[in-house]
Amino acid sequence: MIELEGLTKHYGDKVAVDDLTFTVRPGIVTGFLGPNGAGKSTTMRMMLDLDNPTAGTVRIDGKHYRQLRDPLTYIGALLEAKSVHGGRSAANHLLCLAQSNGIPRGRVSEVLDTVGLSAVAKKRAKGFSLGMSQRLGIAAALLGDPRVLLFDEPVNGLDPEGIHWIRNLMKNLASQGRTVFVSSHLMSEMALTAEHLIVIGQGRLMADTSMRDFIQQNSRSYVRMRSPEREKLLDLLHSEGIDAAVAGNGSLEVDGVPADRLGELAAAHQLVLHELSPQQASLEEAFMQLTAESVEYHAHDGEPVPAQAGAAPGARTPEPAGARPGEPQPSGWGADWQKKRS
Ligand SMILES: Nc1ncnc2c1ncn2[C@@H]1O[C@H](COP(=O)(O)OP(=O)(O)OP(=O)(O)O)[C@@H](O)[C@H]1O
Repeated sequence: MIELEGLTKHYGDKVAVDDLTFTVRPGIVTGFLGPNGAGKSTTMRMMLDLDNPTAGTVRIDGKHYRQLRDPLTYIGALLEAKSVHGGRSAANHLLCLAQSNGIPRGRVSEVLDTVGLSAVAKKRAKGFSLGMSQRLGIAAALLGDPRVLLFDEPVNGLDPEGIHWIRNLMKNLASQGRTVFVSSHLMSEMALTAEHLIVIGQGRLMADTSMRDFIQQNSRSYVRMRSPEREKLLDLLHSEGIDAAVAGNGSLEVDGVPADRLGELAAAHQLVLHELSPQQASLEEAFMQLTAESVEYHAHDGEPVPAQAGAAPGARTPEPAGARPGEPQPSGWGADWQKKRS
C-alpha cells in the first residue's frame, strides 16, 4: 500500500501540497482527482522521491522510497509519457531500466507484448505517437512486476481501443492484489475504472471515499416522472405528502421517494406515466459540485472573444472587469479568462 502522512510541498510562497494524509489500499483501483493545479502530479512525484517533501512522509509497503532496493520491483509509474530518451529504441529503453533494477532481460519482450508494442520494439522512441509513448511508459511501469502502480493521466493520447485496454489492465492489476493509483481528468473513464477516490483541491484533501458514496454525497438523486396527466399526478403526490418540482421540460422531479413506490401510486390511481426514471448524478457533476470553490483557473462559458477590430497584432486586450490596475493580464484569449481570486 501507499501511506501518506502530513505530506506537504511548498514552492516558495506557493503551497502545492498541504498536509495530505491518506492510504491507498491494495486490491482496488483508487482514482486521484483534483482540478488543474490541485497538486496531483506533485504528490505523485513525491511518492516516487522525484521531489522532496517540505514536511511529512510517504511509505511504499511500509518503507521510504530510498530504502527500496531495486525500486522498480516495488513501484512502477507512468508520469510523463514523453520523458523517454528519444534516441533509444523501445526495447533498449526498457533494457536499460531492467539492468539498473536487477530485472531479467526476458521481461522486456514480455512487457512489450503486454502493451502491444512488440512490432515496434526496435524503433526509436522519438518517432512514437503520444499513444505509443503512453504504452511504452506503461510497459516501463510493469517491467519490475511491482506490487504498487501509479498512473498519471494514463489514457492521454490513447484511442478508444487503447482506453478500453488500459481500463481492463488497471482492473486486472488490482484484482491480482496490487495497489493501483491513477489520476485522470476524464471523469467518465474514472467512473468506470476506480472503486475508491482521493480528491484534492488546492493541495488539501477533500474526499477519501468510495466512488459510490462520493457520488451520493456530492450530488442530488431524484426520480423523474412524465405524465400526460401532470396536474392530476401533482395533486396525487401532494395528497400523499410528496413534494414534486416541475422541471423546465414539464417533467416532475421527486426527491427521497423510491421509483417503485411512485409507480405503484400512479398505477393505483390509473394515471398514465410516460417516464419513471431514477436519476443519479454523474461523477463529473459530483466532482464539480465538491471542487467548485477550489478551482483555481476558470474559463467563461460561451464563444471565444474575437480580436478587436482594428487592433494591431499583439495589442493588449482590455482589462477584464474587476482587474486590479497595474496587474499583468493574460494575453490573447486571456481576456476571456481570469485567475479566480478566492
Ligand atoms: N517545480 C515547480 N515550481 C513551482 N511551482 C510548481 C512546480 N511544480 C508545480 N508547481 C505548482 O504547484 C501547484 C500544483 O501543481 P501540480 O502540477 O502538482 O498540479 P496538478 O493537480 O497535477 O495539475 P494538472 O491537473 O493541471 O496537471 C500548481 O500551482 C503549480 O503551478
